[in-house]
Amino acid sequence: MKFYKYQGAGNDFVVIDDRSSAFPVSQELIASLCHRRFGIGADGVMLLQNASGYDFRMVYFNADGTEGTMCGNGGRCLVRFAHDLGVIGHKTTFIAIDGEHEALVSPQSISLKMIDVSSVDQTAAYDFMNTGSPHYVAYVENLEKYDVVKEGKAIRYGEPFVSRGGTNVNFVEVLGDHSLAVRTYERGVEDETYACGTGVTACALSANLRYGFEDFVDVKVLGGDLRIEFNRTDDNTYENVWLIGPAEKVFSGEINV
Ligand SMILES: N[C@@H](CCC[C@H](N)C(=O)O)C(=O)O
Repeated sequence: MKFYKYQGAGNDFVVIDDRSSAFPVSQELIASLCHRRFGIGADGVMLLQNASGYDFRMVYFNADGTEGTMCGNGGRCLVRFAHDLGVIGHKTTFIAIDGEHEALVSPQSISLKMIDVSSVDQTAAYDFMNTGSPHYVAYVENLEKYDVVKEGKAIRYGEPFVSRGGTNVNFVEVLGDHSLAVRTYERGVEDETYACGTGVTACALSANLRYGFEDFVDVKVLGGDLRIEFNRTDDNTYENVWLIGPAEKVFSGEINV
């Protein structure tokens, strides 16, 4: 079976054209494809499937083989894949685990419309919200030197999150007006990744609440640069939330299944 590898700001994925629904889904197979020593190596696997009423369906699995919730960078990569296959033109509407998404394709970037966010749990120490996946957002100093894996794991496996299915954990440093640096510990990868799209989206909305950044936020991640655009309504709902950044094919090959 043919596989492709795509990356978006360093968040990397094995991608399969599964319009025939022939991919033999199993946790062991997906985890072995994602293994960085014994497999292809990736933060997740995505299947592009047919979906009635939509251009395609996105099915996303984390690197540990579990089915994930929404993956923003994965969604952007799958849109690039659909465009490369000729399944879509420059605009698309597709369906994912968290509902319908629109996206726009350009040579340099893929813009993905994320779900509306109407509820943010705020404490003095952190913000927590669901941007398609659950995200904890905390502000730290000296992010470059921060122990993201140790601290992220403690939060992901600590209460109250562990008994609610866990969370992704984002650490943020404010770089300036409308500008953040973010590092993310990802649930399901159980490690720091180079970027997390639903994570930087949560950080941008949090920065609107805490720092008053309006309309857009630029985010530096380990694997590159992402932009989030949004509107906040009078009843404090975030809508027209767009995640924008590069997404490109890096390899293709054959897997034995
Ligand atoms: N690991 C996540 C979802 C994936 C997030 C992702 N990398 C992104 O870009 O949004 C989970 O299932 O919690």
